[in-house]
Amino acid sequence: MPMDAGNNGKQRPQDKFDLLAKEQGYRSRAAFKLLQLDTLFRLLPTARAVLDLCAAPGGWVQVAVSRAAPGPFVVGVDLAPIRPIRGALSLKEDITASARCGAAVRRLMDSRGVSSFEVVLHDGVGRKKKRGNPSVCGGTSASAAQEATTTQSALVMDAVRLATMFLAPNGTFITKFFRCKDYKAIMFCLKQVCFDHRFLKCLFC
Ligand SMILES: C[S@@+](CC[C@H](N)C(=O)[O-])C[C@H]1O[C@@H](n2cnc3c(N)ncnc32)[C@H](O)[C@@H]1O
Repeated sequence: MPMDAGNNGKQRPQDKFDLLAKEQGYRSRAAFKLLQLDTLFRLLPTARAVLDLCAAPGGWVQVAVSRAAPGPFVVGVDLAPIRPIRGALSLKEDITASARCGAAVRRLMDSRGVSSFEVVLHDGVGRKKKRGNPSVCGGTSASAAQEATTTQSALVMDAVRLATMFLAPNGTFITKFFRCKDYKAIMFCLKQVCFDHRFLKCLFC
């Protein structure tokens, strides 16, 4: 399955997942990544609480609401506002500010009597500070690629930090990142965090 390509501000041509998303009412083509993962691993149907980090515009949140256990508690967090999705709550927070973001998530959990999330999702793409364009590793210049790699790696680690705060025992953490020079280091860290859990590696290309 094609992944969003790093476009460094340039328009990416529409593909079949863009068209399918429109047709099926998903806010993003990214929804199909989570649908495929869930079809493979059946992670959502038993989840009563799902936290989606870097969730805007909300494709994964839509999938979580529709596939999780009945009456789920689904929270989407993003720097950008997420248009309301029936059955989900959203927070406009920066996941790199883990203390502040974590406190906001905790307040929502407390207000609903929820103690942990069975599934924590992360689908972040770093933002270049100057222009605010999404960027991922594989940019057009060596320095752009380096900057994007660093941003992506840091964002994955921020998501891991939040996941370790809120994940239920035997819960599932799903993250997306592109192959880059930090790939092995990120995989190593993830394996340490998941040392007593099944470690699932999925590649979509
Ligand atoms: C690929 S999009 C997520 C798409 C989403 N999974 C969906 O299905 O619609 C990446 C998102 O990461 C968000 N993001 C990037 N850095 C962030 C940060 N530090 N804190 C919160 N969200 C961030 C961006 O605002 C963007 O909405």
